[in-house]
Amino acid sequence: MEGKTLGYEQCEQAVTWLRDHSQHRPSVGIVLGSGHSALADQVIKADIFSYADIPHFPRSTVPGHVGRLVLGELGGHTCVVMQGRFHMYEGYSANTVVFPVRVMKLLGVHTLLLTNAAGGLNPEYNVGDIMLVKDHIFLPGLAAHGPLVGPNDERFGPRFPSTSDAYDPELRAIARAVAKELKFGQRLREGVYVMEGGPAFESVAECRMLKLMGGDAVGMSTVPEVHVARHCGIRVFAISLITNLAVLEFDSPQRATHAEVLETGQRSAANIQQLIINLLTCMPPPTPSD
Ligand SMILES: O=P(O)(O)O[C@H]1O[C@H](CO)[C@@H](O)[C@H]1O
Ligand code: HPA
Repeated sequence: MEGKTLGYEQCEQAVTWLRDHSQHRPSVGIVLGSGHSALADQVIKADIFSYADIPHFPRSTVPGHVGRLVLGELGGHTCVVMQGRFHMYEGYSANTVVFPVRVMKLLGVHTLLLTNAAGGLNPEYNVGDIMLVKDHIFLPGLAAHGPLVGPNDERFGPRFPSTSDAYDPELRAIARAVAKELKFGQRLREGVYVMEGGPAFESVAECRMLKLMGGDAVGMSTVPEVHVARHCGIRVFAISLITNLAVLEFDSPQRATHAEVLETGQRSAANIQQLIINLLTCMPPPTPSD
């Protein structure tokens, strides 16, 4: 496990560097998961930075995660877009995984839109469905392997934040209306995302357990970012693209693969992009009190 703690001062240094290198002052953050990188190509007046050039930023190591931060205009908002995220299974501590979200906070971001790829646990789900995340089960977090473990920095938020209100109901309602306009029909779902540590895909018995627990989709990311975003008062919206179906039968020949995850991501890119851009367009413009 990589061990350097990235705190408030390191966030400030990254923010100073970004403000020196870009005129954009983002109020919306976007995190693009496996296979979703192309959304960043829609950003207008884009300033594009490799993670390698930004002070203290980790490096992306997972195929499908380009490793660039894009600042510019999207859907009428000034946005900062992560073209690729960090995962604990890459060997990064939870603290490192969430560093960019804290940087976003200090940049002035008040709303965070997260995307991920996930395996469908709910038997009604199909590959290509888009699930609005209404809640989560944070398996590493329940065992104190989350980003808020350790000394609490009150400049970010309180020691004991609530997570029962993590996923903003108003943004989900706007997304439902947008999906209706886009005629997504049954492809639009709303459910519970389970985060497991990875990098191995789940066994059949594990998939069965996660489904029994109340999970609708399973992945290896997102919830650490949600925890720190809510900790520092950022409004959160998250979607999972169902890229594959969890294997729920012991004698099934089906296997999850990252190649399938990326393929589904490419096939569904247009839908994800339309949903996010239209959501941004309908989102109330930022106000000083947000
Ligand atoms: O959650 P994102 O980053 O979208 O990626 C998902 O896809 C990868 C597995 O194929 C894992 O990283 C899983 O978390
Ligand atoms: N399991 C865990 N993570 C994933 C999956 C899955 O089936 N699909 C995409 N990310």
